Amino acid sequence: MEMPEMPDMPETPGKVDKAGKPAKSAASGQREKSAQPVQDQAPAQVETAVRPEQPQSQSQGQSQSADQKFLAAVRREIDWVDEEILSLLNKRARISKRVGRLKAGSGDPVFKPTREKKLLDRLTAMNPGPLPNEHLRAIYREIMSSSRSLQRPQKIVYLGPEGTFSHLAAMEYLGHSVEYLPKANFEAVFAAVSRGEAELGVIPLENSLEGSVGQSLDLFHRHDVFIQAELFCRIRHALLSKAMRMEDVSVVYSHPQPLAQCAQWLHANLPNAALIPLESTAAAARTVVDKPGAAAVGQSRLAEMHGLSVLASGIEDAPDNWTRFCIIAASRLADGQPDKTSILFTTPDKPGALAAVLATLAEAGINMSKLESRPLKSEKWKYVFFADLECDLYAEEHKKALALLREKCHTLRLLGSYPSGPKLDLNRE
Ligand SMILES: O=C(O)C(=O)C[C@]1(C(=O)O)C=C[C@@H](O)C=C1
Repeated sequence: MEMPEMPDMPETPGKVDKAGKPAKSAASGQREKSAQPVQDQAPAQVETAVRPEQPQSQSQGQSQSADQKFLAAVRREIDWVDEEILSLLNKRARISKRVGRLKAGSGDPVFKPTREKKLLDRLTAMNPGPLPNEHLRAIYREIMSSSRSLQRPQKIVYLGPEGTFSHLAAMEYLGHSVEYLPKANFEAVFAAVSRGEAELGVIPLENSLEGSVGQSLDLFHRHDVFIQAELFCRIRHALLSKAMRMEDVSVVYSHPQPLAQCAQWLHANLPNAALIPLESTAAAARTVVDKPGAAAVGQSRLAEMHGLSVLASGIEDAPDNWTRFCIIAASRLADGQPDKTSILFTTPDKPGALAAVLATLAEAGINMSKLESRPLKSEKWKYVFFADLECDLYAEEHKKALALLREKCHTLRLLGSYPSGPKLDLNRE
């Protein structure tokens, strides 16, 4: 059992009022010892600096200096607010470290996506503005990224090299305070997670235009990993090159999925260019760095990373282009009330076998949002089904349905329950 620590005492749960607010404002309480206040006293009132009236007789020089004084006053207010935020962030960090020590004691995982989703939903619901909810969520994703890594250093594996959509999606969702490790292929991502070399892995599952990433689905069959979270990312593609004009491009490299997602645009705008598939968009960007007549299709941020020009952007054939990614881990999520479950199953080889599985779900009132069959590699013309169910199939209320499913299926593996994912825009600068 953890010993209470005196310096953390103000954060003990006892000191909250009935509404759950700290009895005394943290920021108005003791300041962080390390923080160097810009001024000792808070401005008498914040957000209230009033622009002085400017007499008609004032010269341009006099009115400019009044403006400067006013700006300095407003900036002092910002400085003061920043100190308050700093103090509160450190207070939060200390509490998070305590949660981390409790988790370590009980062997509980650090990453709690259901709790994170609830927290973001609660804050956005009570946000009075003018801070837009999208900004609030982005800020909080970084706060939680720091919080997780303070509890225990986090390693996240993804299909590299740096700058792939998987990498950008992972950073958008899990923030920048964790360590990202690129892997050469999806197999290596799954292996690193199942061996415990990394806490979490990020893999693309399906695209709204191109359908499932078959390789990802197949790997679930071979590796003992679980889905702990999902996220949907808006995908925009750009044409990136060392060449300054499109007329100079004779060959285009990318991953097969982006090449397919931009097929019509490429055909209309670069009808004579050869289209060459590579293992990732980031590898394509690297490849064209020293090939002046070549271009890569990928996310525009790759241009900055590799010193390329963006010859065209938004080149995907349908603008509403989304990819669903999932976060995989070695254990299943046992936290909160997740609202989705993914399963892998095979059916007996007899008439109506699949219908019986579907009827079991229907009778239990469970909605199925995805069903995909994949070849069972060990036996030709046999299939394994991957399904997404809109429920927590581990929950007590579905115990009977789960037992029935086990009866109707030849094999059944639960791939984990997780909260339904947010929609994130990777093109936010
Ligand atoms: O609530 C927890 O379990 C925490 O560890 C706190 C916290 C947070 O910073 O808010 C951190 C990590 C989890 O993924 C969820 C939330």
